[in-house]
Amino acid sequence: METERVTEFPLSHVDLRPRKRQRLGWDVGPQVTKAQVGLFCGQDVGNVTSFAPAWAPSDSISSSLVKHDKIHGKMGEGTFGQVLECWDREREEMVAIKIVRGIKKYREAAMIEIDVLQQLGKHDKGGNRCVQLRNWFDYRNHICIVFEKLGPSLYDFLRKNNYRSFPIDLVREIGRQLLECIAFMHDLRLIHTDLKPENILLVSPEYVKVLDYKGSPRSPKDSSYSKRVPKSSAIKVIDFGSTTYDRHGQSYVVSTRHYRAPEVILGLGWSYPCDIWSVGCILVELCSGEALFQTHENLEHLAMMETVLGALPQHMLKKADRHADKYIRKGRLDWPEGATSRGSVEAVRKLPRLQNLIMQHVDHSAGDLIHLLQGLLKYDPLERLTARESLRHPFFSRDNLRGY
Ligand SMILES: Nc1ncnc2c1ncn2[C@@H]1O[C@H](COP(=O)(O)OP(=O)(O)OP(=O)(O)O)[C@@H](O)[C@H]1O
Repeated sequence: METERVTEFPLSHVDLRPRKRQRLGWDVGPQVTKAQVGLFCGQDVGNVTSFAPAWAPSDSISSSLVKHDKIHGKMGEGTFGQVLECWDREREEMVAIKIVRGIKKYREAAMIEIDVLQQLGKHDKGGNRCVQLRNWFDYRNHICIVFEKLGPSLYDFLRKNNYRSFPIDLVREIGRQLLECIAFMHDLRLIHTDLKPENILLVSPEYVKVLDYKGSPRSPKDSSYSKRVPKSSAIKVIDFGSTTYDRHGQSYVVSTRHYRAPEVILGLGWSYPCDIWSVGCILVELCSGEALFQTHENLEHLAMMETVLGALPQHMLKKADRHADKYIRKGRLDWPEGATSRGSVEAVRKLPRLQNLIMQHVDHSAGDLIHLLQGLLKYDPLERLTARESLRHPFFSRDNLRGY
């Protein structure tokens, strides 16, 4: 589920770049199947109160989870509710339970997520790279979704690593798995619509520390010349609360800002290619350690795209919907005239071209990667590579495989 900035939950840390972006309007997802009441695998709680969701009522879910499983800790939280790490006694494994707030729109999104996860599970022929649904139940108006337990998100890993980049061979492996997952989803006519490093989880939390002479210390606090590298490249995609079936001409706003495709911003209607654009942005971020388009605003976002990728095509600007009037003048972007501040103009001007950005961070196979990214980040969604085409790109070919 793409979330809005959360005020109900205290932030455990203050991040340098806020990640929660406002969603403009609630998405119409696939037909919500009628909720069959799932098996309730109640749980046994060690110290319940310490893990009780901030919004939980006094007869909280946690106390109802006392029966079978043991809550070990909190794994994540968002507007939807919380994700708790629990021991499932029946299966004898750790699981992650997403406990969704008892509010209509979150319940609906949760039901969409369950429906999508069941579809994905049904068609899985082993290793589709989507998180596995173990179970779900509806407890006192709270939908609880039980998942296999995974490791940290790519975003959390980057953050704990002071935003140091991933080695190129790891980026390749992650990119390949991500595209396999998207290809699998697109074959089923499903569009994720919210791909971002927060929604890609490493399967294992294990990492090694390696010397990093290139990455100079990022802050006075971070004086080390070493960085963390995951031991295993295995990843899985999570968060199918915004996933939708392909329908023609969908034009409501999707995706978290940084990963939002130009056709979404311009109101041109979107489909499968919006996922591919997000993959392009994610791969650049893994190589550089930082989000490619760090912005909160449409005009600045489009101007950033032009600096990094070149001019937007005329035919797209001409077709832009009436909301885009504000930032398009005489068939071109109203930039820098329409900028909100000098700082914004400066920030856009300082951005490197895609080629230069990749060359700064990648030592080998930069050429192949740049070529792939140019295909993933094509402005015109009709010209953008599909997930299956991307997987056949030389960047993923044997010659480039150095083994991760
Ligand atoms: N299977 C899992 N294993 C481990 N951690 C998980 C798992 N599922 C979710 N999490 C953690 O919980 C967080 C929130 O989960 P998820 O993204 O599914 O919810 P959401 O409603 O989309 O939240 P958001 O408000 O961030 O969009 C994740 O970023 C991750 O840290």
